[in-house]
Amino acid sequence: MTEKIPLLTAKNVTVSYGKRETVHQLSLNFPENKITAIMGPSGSGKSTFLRCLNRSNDLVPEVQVGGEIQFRGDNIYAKKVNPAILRTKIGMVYQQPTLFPFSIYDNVAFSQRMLGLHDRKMMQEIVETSLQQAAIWDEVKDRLATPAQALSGGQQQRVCLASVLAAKPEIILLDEPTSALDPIASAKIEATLIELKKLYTIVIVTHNLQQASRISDQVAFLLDGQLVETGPTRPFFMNPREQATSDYLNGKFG
Ligand SMILES: Nc1ncnc2c1ncn2[C@@H]1O[C@H](COP(=O)(O)OP(=O)(O)OP(=O)(O)O)[C@@H](O)[C@H]1O
Repeated sequence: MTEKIPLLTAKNVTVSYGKRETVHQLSLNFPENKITAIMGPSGSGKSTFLRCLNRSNDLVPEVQVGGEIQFRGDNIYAKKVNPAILRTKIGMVYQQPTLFPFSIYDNVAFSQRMLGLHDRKMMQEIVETSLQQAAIWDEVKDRLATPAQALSGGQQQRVCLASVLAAKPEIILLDEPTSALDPIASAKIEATLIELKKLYTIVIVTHNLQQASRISDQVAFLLDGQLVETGPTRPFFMNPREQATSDYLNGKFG
């Protein structure tokens, strides 16, 4: 029997900004249809590592990525890979909503227009389905032509998620997507992510221990750019293997 290739794998990933190495030899598998939470104190390299997973770091000056990241067994840093297309397959939601000064509809339609879709009916279907999947359709369906940036922060984050979904990704990366939101807006995003993992593989950077324990299946704990501990969420919180993890969970740093 052939072994199943993991959907996304990081092997000995090292990241440097100029001469300064920030992420050291980090290896991690991201299981399909699961939520992986990346945790760790401020400055531990979580966002830097996350950005490697869809080559968003390509846009950062002086960054160098070593090791290998494989998506369905293929190195995403190979010469033949088009990073813009890769980022439609592995989408990213940031800490602050990143919407264009366009209407709600045009924001969600953007990636498919970029990919060359001009069929109006198909586009309407994709926009509606994506907004439904992001659990924002009912709130915006009567005002799709209004500016997306006029929505509340929590609504804008769900429109960002819809924009990522409209590109038909397989993996969704989220970098502290709820840190700027109130508890009700955060709870909506969390519920949406739990629903979405049936269809997508999700990786979330979060500082919020409760959030990680509520929604994730697997946790990776980073400290000073090293992977200290990784494993299924419940044992990670109930019975961490490493002293540093235990200290982090007990609020001794970070
Ligand atoms: N564009 C950049 N250029 C140079 N150094 C950077 C850059 N981005 C991050 N760093 C440095 O890399 C280290 C890791 O930063 P990173 O943002 O990845 O950590 P983090 O764990 O996500 O932190 P936080 O939880 O505060 O967001 C920090 O020392 C930071 O100053």
